[in-house]
Amino acid sequence: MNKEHVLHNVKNNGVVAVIRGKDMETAYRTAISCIIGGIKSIEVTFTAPNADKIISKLKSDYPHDDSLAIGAGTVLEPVSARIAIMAGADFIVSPTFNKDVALMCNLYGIVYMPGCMTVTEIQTAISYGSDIVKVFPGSVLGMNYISAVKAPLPQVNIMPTGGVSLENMKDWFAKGVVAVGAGSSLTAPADHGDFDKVTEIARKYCDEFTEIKKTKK
Ligand SMILES: O=C(O)C(=O)C[C@H](O)[C@H](O)COP(=O)(O)O
Repeated sequence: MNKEHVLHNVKNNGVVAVIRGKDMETAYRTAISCIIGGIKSIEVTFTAPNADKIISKLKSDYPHDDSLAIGAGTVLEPVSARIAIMAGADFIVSPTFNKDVALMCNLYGIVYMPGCMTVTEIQTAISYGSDIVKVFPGSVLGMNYISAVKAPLPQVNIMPTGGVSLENMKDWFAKGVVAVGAGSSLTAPADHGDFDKVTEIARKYCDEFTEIKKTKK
């Protein structure tokens, strides 16, 4: 899937599910539960054991679904980025910005969404070709941070992550973000094996994003 298509999918899907999981099986089942619930952007974090294998498996489970975007999260350095790209990752996410990861992603034409906390970091990320900047931790920076940054940098595409919930998702979009990253508010029931609940919450996230899209029109 080319970079433009991945970017389109991430924006069109609205919600990126951040998948951790204590073991490979839990992380994989959590990802599948989100997909069944309709969430089509999946970030498998590199804190999950065998994250690259989970990415490959998800890619081979859905070979013909070109609305899915399967990426890697918590990619801190270029070795992990290359491993994720070789596993088939459509995008790379990180809690930090790393210029070598940016260069690796540029080399292979992969979307890089680095975590940025300051306006200087955001400027650096854009300069290194990041098409979407992950504002992290969203809960610490707050929603007003988005509109404040977009005043001098209206061209920046922002995806807040950290503290996003079903309840506050529409407020983030009202501030002009292009997508949100949702972790614990979506996947916490998987920690005690309740994957059906993850699917139920995923459906609610998708319904909420459908409503948000209607109000944007
Ligand atoms: O490491 C990464 O790449 C991340 O995405 C960082 C965090 O895991 C998310 O910010 C999840 O935060 P919550 O939604 O508050 O659970």
